[in-house]
Amino acid sequence: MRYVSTRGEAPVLNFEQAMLSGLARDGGLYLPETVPVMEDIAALEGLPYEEVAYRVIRPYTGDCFTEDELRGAIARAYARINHAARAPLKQLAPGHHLLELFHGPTLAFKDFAMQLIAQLFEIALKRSGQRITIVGATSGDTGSAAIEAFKGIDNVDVFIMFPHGRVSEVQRRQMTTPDAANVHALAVAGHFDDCQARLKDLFNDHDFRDEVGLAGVNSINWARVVAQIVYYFTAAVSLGAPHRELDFTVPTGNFGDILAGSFARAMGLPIRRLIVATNQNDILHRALSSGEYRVGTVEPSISPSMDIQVSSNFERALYLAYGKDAGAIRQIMEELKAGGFTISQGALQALREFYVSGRVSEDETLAMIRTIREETGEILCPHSAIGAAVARQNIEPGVPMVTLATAHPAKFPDAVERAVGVRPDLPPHMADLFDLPETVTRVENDVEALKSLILERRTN
Ligand SMILES: Cc1ncc(COP(=O)(O)O)c(C=O)c1O
Ligand SMILES: N[C@@H](CCOP(=O)(O)O)C(=O)O
Repeated sequence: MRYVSTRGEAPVLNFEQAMLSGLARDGGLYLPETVPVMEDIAALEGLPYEEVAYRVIRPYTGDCFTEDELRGAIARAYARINHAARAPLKQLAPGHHLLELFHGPTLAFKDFAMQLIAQLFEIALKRSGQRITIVGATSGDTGSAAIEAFKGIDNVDVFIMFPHGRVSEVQRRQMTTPDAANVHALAVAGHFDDCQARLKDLFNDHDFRDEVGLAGVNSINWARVVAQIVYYFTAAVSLGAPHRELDFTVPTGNFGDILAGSFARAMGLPIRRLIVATNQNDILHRALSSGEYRVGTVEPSISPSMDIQVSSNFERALYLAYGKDAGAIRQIMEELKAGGFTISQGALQALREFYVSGRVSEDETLAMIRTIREETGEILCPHSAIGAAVARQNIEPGVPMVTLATAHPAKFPDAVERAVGVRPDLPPHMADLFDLPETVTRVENDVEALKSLILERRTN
C-alpha cells in the first residue's frame, strides 16, 4: 500500500514511513493511494474487537509489520481498554444507539488509536534504532492520550502543546501529572488553532524537522485515522450490516474521527450518511451548508475538545471530493492562509453525497445532557451530547442511527454539573488525579520559542 500527499509534492511512502513522518514534507496529509475493499463483512459479526481490528488494519500496513507484530500490537493496545467489548453499543432510544468510546485509560476515543500507534512506533523504532521527537497539539484529549501511550517509551520524547486555560481541569491534570522524563506538557498562550498552526510550522521547517526527528501523533498522522475505522465496523455489523444501511453522527472538530467513517464506507460498509455535529465553532457546518470555508474566531465552549476552527483532516476529505486534484488543494490551502476559500460546486456535491451537518448551542448541549439522563439514566459528556442532539434531528425511520460517545463525562464535570447537578466520579485508576503535583511549562505562541525549548529539553 502506497501513501500519497494531498498536495502531491511529497515523496510517496509506505505505511511505516507515513506513520513516522506525520505531516507530509509539502505541508499536506498522507492518505492511501487506493482503499482496500473489505471482503465478507458479515463474517465479522461476533468476532472479538481485536480480530476485527486486525482484519480492518492489515491491508493498510502492507508488509511493514509481520502478522505476529501487528496482532501483538493490537492485543497489547486493546488490553488497556477497560470493557470486554472495547467499544460497546448501547440503545438510547428505539433506532438510536450510542457507541461508547471512552473506556480507555484516558477516557476518550483517542485511546483507540493512540494506544495502538504507540505499540507500532515502538516496534518500528526498535528495529531501526532511530530516535524521534513527537510534538502534538491538543484541545485536551489527544494530548492526554499521547502522554499516556508514549510515556516511558525508549527513543521518544513527547512535547504536547495545549491552549492555556482552555482545557478542562481533568484534561490538564492528565497531561501535567504523569511522572516520566520523556513527556513535556506545554501550556501555549493561545487557542487550539494556534497550537496546531505552530505544530505545522515546526513540520514545515525541514532543517528543524530533520534535526530532531520530528514525528506527529495528531490525526494528521494517517495511522491515527486507520485505527479509528475499526469501531465503525464493529458497531455497524452488530446492527445488521452489511445487510442493513445505517447512519453515524460524529461530534467533530479536527475531522479525524468522521474521516475514519468515510474510509469504513469506502471499504464497503453500508453507511448512508456521516453526520458532522459541531458546537458553536461551526466552520464545518457552515462549509457543508454554504460551500464557504471561512475561519472565524475560536470561541471557548463547554465542549472544549471541539473548540477548533481550522479542521486539519477536512483537507483529506477535500482532496477526495476534488477527485484527488492535488493542485486544487494547494490552491485552496494557499487561500486558507488569507482566511478561507469557496469549495467548488463539484466538490461540494461530492461531499454532500454522504456528509450532513448540524450545529448545537451551549444551551442545547446542556438540555441534551439533561434529556438523555431523564430518559435513560445515562450521563453524556458535552461532546457526546452534541452528537446526540444532532443525531436526533436526523433520525429517519427504519435506519439505525449511531452516535459516537467520544469522552467520559467525568472529564468535563463542570459542564455536567451545570446540566444535571451532579459531578460524575473519575474511575478508580484516576482517583488520585487531584492529589498529584503538576509539571507544566508556559510557552508563548511563537515557533522560535518552541524550537528553542524542544532543542533544550529533548534527550535525543
Ligand atoms: C471528546 C472529543 N469529541 C470529539 C472530538 C472531535 O474529533 P475529531 O477531531 O476527530 O473531529 C474530539 C477531539 O478531537 C474530542 O476530544
Ligand atoms: N480534539 C482534539 C484536537 C486534536 O485532534 P487530533 O485528532 O487531530 O489529534 C484533542 O482533544 O486534542
